Amino acid sequence: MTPTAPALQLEHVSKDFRFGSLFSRAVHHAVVDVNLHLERCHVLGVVGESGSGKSTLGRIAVGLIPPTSGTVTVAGERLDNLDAGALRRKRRQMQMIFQDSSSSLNPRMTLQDLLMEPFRVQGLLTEPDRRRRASELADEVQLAQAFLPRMPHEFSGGQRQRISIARALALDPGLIVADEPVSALDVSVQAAILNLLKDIQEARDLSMLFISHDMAVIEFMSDDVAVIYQGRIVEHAACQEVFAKPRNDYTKLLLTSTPSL
Ligand SMILES: Nc1ncnc2c1ncn2[C@@H]1O[C@H](COP(=O)(O)OP(=O)(O)OP(=O)(O)O)[C@@H](O)[C@H]1O
Repeated sequence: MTPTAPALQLEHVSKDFRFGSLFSRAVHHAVVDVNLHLERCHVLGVVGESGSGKSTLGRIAVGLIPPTSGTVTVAGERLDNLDAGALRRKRRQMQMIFQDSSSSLNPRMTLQDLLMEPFRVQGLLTEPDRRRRASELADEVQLAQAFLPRMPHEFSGGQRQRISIARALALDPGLIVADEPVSALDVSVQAAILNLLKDIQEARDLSMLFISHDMAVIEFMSDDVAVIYQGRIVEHAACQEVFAKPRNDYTKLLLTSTPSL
């Protein structure tokens, strides 16, 4: 690992999805020749309409799916150069936060168990230390200690998203990919979760790829912005620049058509 290397670098990354039988083949080019650069401790917003390839890009960035071509380098290490064991270890440093958090929470586990689970799965820490870390993580995402014995169904959507954020933070990742983390929430709750994510990103010096279709959300969260259209990056610059002086017609369209938070 190189200490000065960017948190994430995508070079000429493409992803094709293939459909059909042997006799009728079709290919969908979901991501096309993407180059992205995320500086350490920065937030890179990725914005585009539904189906533009944002989630595919996020999954490629954390090594959940391989690109069809191109390279992904995380903190100086190319993911395609890692063997299965090294990739598993590397994945601890790269966590994803999804839109629909409730589906990933085991309905039969208490909040305490949900927050201890990442350490148990990895065989890290003793039970008392796992309990202590669970309680610290609850504090960090502003969930009361009194909630620790509660089950997922006893929490609101916003609180469940806080649980997912805490679980993503448990193993101290350096890189977070947040894929539409507030899209499923009421507008009143969205702002609170965005503020929390921003505070945590700053306090932990996290590098974050922040995916959203909402320009207002992107503007609030990001240092830099990449605009994706039909799988291609059409604009990639500092956030202020993109919002003050958009160059691409599609970016201009997004800016005029997205309602503010
Ligand atoms: N596993 C898959 N198999 C086939 N096609 C896929 C697969 N995953 C994504 N796609 C297709 O690739 C394109 C990009 O999808 P992706 O989910 O990355 O877009 P997105 O910008 O995140 O959209 P949304 O915000 O609606 O999730 C879409 O046309 C989608 O149908």
